[in-house]
Amino acid sequence: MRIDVLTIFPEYLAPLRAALLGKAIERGLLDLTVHDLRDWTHDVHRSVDDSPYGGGPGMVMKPQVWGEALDEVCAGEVPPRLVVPSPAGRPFTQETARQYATESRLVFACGRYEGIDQRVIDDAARRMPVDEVSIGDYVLVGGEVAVMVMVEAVARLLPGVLGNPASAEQDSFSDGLLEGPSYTRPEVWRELAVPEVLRSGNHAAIARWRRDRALERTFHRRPDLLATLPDQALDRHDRAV
Ligand SMILES: N#Cc1c(-c2ccc3ccn(Cc4ccc(CN5CCCC5)cc4)c3c2)n[nH]c1N
Repeated sequence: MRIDVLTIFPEYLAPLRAALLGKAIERGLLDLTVHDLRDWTHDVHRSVDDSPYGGGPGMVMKPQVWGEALDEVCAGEVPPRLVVPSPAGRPFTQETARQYATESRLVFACGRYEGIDQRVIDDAARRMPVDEVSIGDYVLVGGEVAVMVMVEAVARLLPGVLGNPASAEQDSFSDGLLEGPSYTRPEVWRELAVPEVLRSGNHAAIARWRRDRALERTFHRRPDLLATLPDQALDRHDRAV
């Protein structure tokens, strides 16, 4: 997968080249290019923003700079999917990550200030799929952190990136539930013992115990997820937990 990121703070995306994702890039599983949006400015101040029409707080990112940058970065046989983080975007979920992981190309546009002139998105949508997405109901200062979250969530789903692919299959949300608690050695730590069933070797009992803990945790922390589960997802035992 090829990923391009446009930002006025390229250094913000440096952590994407560390650890697991850095290894994926080295192994050619992911091709990541971060572009400085100011490379498409033509004035001495390399300006990218201007005052909002209609008044209001802050500044808005100019369409001309974005237009030229996207024309160049998105050029090619197959148009990429353009992803624009925004506080007003549709929720980015694990399902979104799964859909994006099937794309051959993604371009992320990191806005700053009060956002990007809407005509940039409207113009791009004439020639490629464009998604305005939000990573959560809180307000950030720009799109870079959101892009790092999305790139990590997508990249870990690419074949070969995770050492243990089963991990992605047992993610929280993969079966609609939060995952339950995990334990490792020692058996007792600060007088807290590992639940006996996990040391029993009884795989059916272990699977049941894990499902029960996932149901309990989801019920207490994210009842909204239970409300969206299809009826057949919960058996009679589940409903009794
Ligand atoms: N994903 C994601 C995001 C973002 C996000 C993503 C991209 C950009 C580009 C610029 N900003 C800053 C900003 C902050 C607030 C506003 C709203 N205005 C404030 C006063 C009148 C309305 C507009 C922009 C961004 C924030 N925030 N939260 C998320 N989950």
